Amino acid sequence: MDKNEEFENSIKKILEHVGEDPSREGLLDTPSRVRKSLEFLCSGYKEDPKEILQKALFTSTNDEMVVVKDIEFYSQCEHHMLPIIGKAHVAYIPNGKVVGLSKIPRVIDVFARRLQIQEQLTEQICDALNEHLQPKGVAVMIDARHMCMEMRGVQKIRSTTVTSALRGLFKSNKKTKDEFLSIVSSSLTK
Ligand SMILES: Nc1nc2c(ncn2[C@@H]2O[C@H](COP(=O)(O)OP(=O)(O)OP(=O)(O)O)[C@@H](O)[C@H]2O)c(=O)[nH]1
Ligand SMILES: [Zn+2]
Repeated sequence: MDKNEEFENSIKKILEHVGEDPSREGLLDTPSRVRKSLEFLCSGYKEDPKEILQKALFTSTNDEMVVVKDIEFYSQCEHHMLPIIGKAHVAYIPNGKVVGLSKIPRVIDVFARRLQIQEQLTEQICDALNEHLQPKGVAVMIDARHMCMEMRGVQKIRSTTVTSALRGLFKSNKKTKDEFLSIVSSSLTK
């Protein structure tokens, strides 16, 4: 049995466990669709943020805060494998180098397309930018909805969770941190 077949057989078993008949017409292709869908949603394990960031580093004398905000993402919680739907806001202060803007959402997706908890997702994005861009500071804020808290469990619909990670000047300098917070606060879910 090859890996895909093994994967799809596990999905068939899950269908049986939830009370379905995997041999009924509407479900015949479901194991293969679920496999491909999960492979996409978890494709971040095969990606390296260093490779993404190092492809697009440009020399710049600008040393003012760069903010990319309202970056939408989808992830899945590692406890229930249910969607986490949110927005990330990222800021950094260049230190001789800036990064291609599109690479920031790409790095977010590398970590979002893994099984996650929001706090770690926030840390991992922040640490990757800090390590490979070596800025004077970096800040990440994430505002997200957890379907495991809405569709099941405590069932608190539209509750949101806000997390942040701060490095360098964003941590040590209150003015820098406040500037970041004032720029992103208008984007937080009301
Ligand atoms: N800190 C954190 N917790 C999360 C995240 N996503 C889901 N959780 C929580 O993980 C916890 C898992 O708790 P358990 O008691 O083991 O699981 P459970 O019985 O399904 O919990 P309930 O959701 O309360 O029904 C729950 O409180 C979830 O709300 C996340 O990104 N960060
Ligand atoms: Zn969960």
